[in-house]
Amino acid sequence: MSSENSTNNTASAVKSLIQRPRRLRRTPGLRSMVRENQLTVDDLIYTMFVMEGENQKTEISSMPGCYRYTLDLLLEEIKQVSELGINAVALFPLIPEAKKDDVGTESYNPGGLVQKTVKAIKQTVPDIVVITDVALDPFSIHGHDGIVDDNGVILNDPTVEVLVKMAVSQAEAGTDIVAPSDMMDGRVGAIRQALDAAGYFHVSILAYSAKYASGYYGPFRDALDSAPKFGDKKTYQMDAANAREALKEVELDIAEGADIVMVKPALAYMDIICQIKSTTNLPVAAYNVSGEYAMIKAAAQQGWIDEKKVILETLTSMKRAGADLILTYFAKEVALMLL
Ligand SMILES: NCc1[nH]cc(CCC(=O)O)c1CC(=O)O
Ligand SMILES: [Mg+2]
Repeated sequence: MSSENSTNNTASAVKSLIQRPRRLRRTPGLRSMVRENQLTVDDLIYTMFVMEGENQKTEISSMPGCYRYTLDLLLEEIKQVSELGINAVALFPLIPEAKKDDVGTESYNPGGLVQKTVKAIKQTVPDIVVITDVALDPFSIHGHDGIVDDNGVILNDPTVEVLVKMAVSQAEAGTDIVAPSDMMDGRVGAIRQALDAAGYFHVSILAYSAKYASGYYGPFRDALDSAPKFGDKKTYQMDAANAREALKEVELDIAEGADIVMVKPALAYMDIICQIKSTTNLPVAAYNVSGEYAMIKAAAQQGWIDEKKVILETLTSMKRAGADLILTYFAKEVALMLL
C-alpha cells in the first residue's frame, strides 16, 4: 500500500472515492484483461514496391528501411512475411519511363510487371492474398491518376474505361483483390460489372473510397517516381476539410459493389475512420501512408522517439478508431514485434 493513499491529510473526498479507475491498471494481467483493442498480425496488409530486373533491392531515400524489390527478391520477402503470419500484400509497380504514355497503356499489358508479379506470387506463395492497385499514375508520363485533356483537365469517364481494362487484366493474372486508388466517379461499379462479365465474380474490390489530396504521399511518389508533372490532385482526391463528403463517397462505393472501404491517409483522418465504421457493416481499411511511415522513421533515427513503441501505439490507435485492416509499410516489423 503506498503511503500516498494513507496520509492523514488526504482530503476526505479523495479518501472516500468509490470509483478508482487506476485499480484496473495496477498489474499487466489486469491491464490485459480490460484491454479493449488488440493489434494482431491478421490486421496487417504489407504494402510493397516491385520493379523490373533481377536480384536487386533499392532503398527509398525518404522511407528508410523500405525497398523496391525485383520480382525474385520480392518473392523471397513475401515467403518470409507469409511465414510470419501476414495474410496479404498490396503491390505498387515502378514503371520505367520508356513504358509510360499519356493513357497508361502498359497498365493492362497481360505481360506487364504487375501481371507477371501476380502470377509468380500465386505460383510461389499461393496462400498469400494479393491486392493490386488500380490507378494510372505509375503508368502515365504526367503522373496523374487519369487521362488528361489539352487543358489539363483529368477526364473521368475515359479514365474509368482504362481502369476497367487494368482491373480485368489483373484478375486474369490471378489477383484476389483489385484496389482502385484513383478517385474517379463510378469506377467501382464499372469494375464490378466488367469483372463479373468476364467471370471473375470471386475477385473482390477494396475501394479507396475516402482518399484525400494529401501532403503525406510525398515519399510514395519518390518511390515510384510518380509525382504529378503539373498541378495537383485536388480535382479528384478529397479536400482535407471534409467529413460528410467521405460518408457520401463510401455510400456510393458500397452501392456500386465495394467489398471493403478504405480511408487514406489514416493518422490525420481518424475521425473519418470512426464515422465510416459506424455507418457500414463492411470491413473498413485504413492506409498508414508513406509520409506517416517517414515521420516515425525520421524521428526515430534522430533518437527522438522510441520507434517500436510509437509504431505499435500508432497502429493500435487506428484499430481503436475502427479500422479492421491496416495497409502499412511497417507490416513486417510489426509482425516480428507481435511474435
Ligand atoms: N494512385 C496513387 C496512389 N496510390 C497510393 C498512394 C500513396 C500511398 C502512400 O503515400 O503510401 C498514391 C499516391 C497519390 O495519390 O498520389
Ligand atoms: Mg468515389
